[in-house]
Amino acid sequence: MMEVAAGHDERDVVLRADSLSKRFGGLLAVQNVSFTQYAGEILAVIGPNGAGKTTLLNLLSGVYRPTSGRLWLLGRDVTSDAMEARCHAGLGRAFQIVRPFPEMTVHENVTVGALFGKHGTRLPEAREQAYELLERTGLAAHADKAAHELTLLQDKRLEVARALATRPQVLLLDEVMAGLRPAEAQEAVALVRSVRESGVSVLFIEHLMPVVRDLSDRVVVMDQGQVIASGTYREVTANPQVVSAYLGTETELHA
Ligand SMILES: Nc1ncnc2c1ncn2[C@@H]1O[C@H](COP(=O)(O)OP(=O)(O)OP(=O)(O)O)[C@@H](O)[C@H]1O
Repeated sequence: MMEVAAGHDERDVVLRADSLSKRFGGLLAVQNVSFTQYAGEILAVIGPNGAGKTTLLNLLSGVYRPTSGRLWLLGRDVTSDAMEARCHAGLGRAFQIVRPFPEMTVHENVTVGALFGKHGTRLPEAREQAYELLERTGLAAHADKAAHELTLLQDKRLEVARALATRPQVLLLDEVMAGLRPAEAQEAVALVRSVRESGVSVLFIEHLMPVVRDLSDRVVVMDQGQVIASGTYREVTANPQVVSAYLGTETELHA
């Protein structure tokens, strides 16, 4: 077992990656990545283009099996579990590419998430939960609209609502702020904070540094498949190795 950080208890660990690697042919897209996420934490994964962030998220959610390494979710080894099993075990994911069922209503889309997330949820119960989630995510007024009628920000809210409908303890967010205007991104930041306040730990990938600064408790920085730094936003953005990894990229490191 890996170490537990000062001030934390082993029982607080929600997600633990131990030396995860993923090889695509000759390329090690993710190489020996280890990190621990504690309950209630908002953890950001950042890094320049091609650093391996999306591949890591796909390893966490079960889209890919790792070439080597192990993953624990809430104390349980889920390394060889499929996506659906991880979802039932408490892992939810909202996708970068927003993919609701476009012809179904907003409410129906969230109901599907509620039915999928937990064995034995009956339709009336799922429908009720879906209404509650639409309230929480600010979509109640749009419940009966077809999903394709939503704006981009509303789509992102729907994606978060659908992921929450599976009742996760850890929520994975893949660049949910992409394409939002700054004011909208602030609204999305508030939504993610409220998700955490409801007791869900959040792990997110993000390119927008102001969002990382405002939202994260801790940041894991990847470059060329490896973790090169981790710590608070202030710590990692002052780290010379991180600064040099971002040099010459389009991302402004200091938000
Ligand atoms: N399915 C795949 N097959 C082969 N190579 C892949 C595959 N997926 C990703 N890669 C490669 O793995 C490396 C890491 O890619 P990944 O998309 O994980 O990085 P990223 O940090 O998410 O990048 P970005 O910020 O641009 O989305 C890249 O070199 C990419 O080309």
